[in-house]
Amino acid sequence: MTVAIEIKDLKKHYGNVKAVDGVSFAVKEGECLAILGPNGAGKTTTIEILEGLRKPDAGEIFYFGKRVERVGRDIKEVIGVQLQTSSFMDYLNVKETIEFFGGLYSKSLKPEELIELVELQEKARARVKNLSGGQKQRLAIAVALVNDPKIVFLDEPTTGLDPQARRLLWDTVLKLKEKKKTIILTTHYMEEAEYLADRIVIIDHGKIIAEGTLEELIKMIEEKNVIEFSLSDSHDEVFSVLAEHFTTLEKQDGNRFSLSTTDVEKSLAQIFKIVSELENSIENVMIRKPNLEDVFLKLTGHSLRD
Ligand SMILES: Nc1ncnc2c1ncn2[C@@H]1O[C@H](COP(=O)(O)OP(=O)(O)OP(=O)(O)O)[C@@H](O)[C@H]1O
Repeated sequence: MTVAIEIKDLKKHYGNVKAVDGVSFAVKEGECLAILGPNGAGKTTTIEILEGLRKPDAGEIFYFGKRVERVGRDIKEVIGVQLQTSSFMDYLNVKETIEFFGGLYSKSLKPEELIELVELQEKARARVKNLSGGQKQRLAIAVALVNDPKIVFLDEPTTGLDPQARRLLWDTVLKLKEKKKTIILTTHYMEEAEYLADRIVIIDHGKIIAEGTLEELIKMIEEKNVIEFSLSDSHDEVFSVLAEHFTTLEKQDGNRFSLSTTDVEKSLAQIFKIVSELENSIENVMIRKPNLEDVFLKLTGHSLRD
């Protein structure tokens, strides 16, 4: 299968900040690659270099096997970039916005076709300023597709959207996958990477810390299951006692905790014993398979959400 994009040892530093610090990966044609990492990990810098919006300090970029010194007009004809919605003109309507951006290319798709793809038919005549956050993001995807690109870049497409709007946008991305577009998507939502990506690159402090399919990444953590539970009462003492027994114990939001274990039954029995001895009680116990958040935590020692 053809490699659509490859980068080798890409670097971009801002003073002391190593925004991108030796990143290498390849994306095959038709593949959806997610770059997953917390805020400030270097996701936007990486893809803006690929889009030709920033110049790297070092490294090589290949498009369809050919090394490119500068991401110029020829490359820009075959890539689609989801613009930040703040780049739109509020007084134009949805159809006019797509027409405007289509005019910037030598060939462009029909606005109606794109409006249908992102399911904005009922909003075709609505001004951009009157769209919801999710509708604006879907318009941004329509704009990214206006030149019928082979490769589409989506930079945190669902940040700030409510769960329903996020789902609708995911449906749009699935349609792009059906159309065999090559997609590079950045996100700090593990569910998004899990749901949409064929392969995931996990990035932290400008470096790739893991890469693979969801299955391959999950296999990297040997612990078989994660136990999550809440305590009914104040928990400082219980936390320190439990932490002595379970090195993987993590505090989550409020009084919720998680730990990973290879022996669920034994660990549960121990947890219940310790907690009841300290005259506390356990609520809302959940046993689940490990997810990307657990992989990230294991590899970096901190949470994706920090
Ligand atoms: N133009 C710039 N000047 C100085 N520092 C910058 C610049 N652009 C990015 N940085 C820094 O580089 C690091 C990586 O930023 P980047 O925006 O690529 O991260 P990100 O993973 O996309 O995060 P976010 O999810 O917050 O957008 C951050 O520490 C950021 O402050």
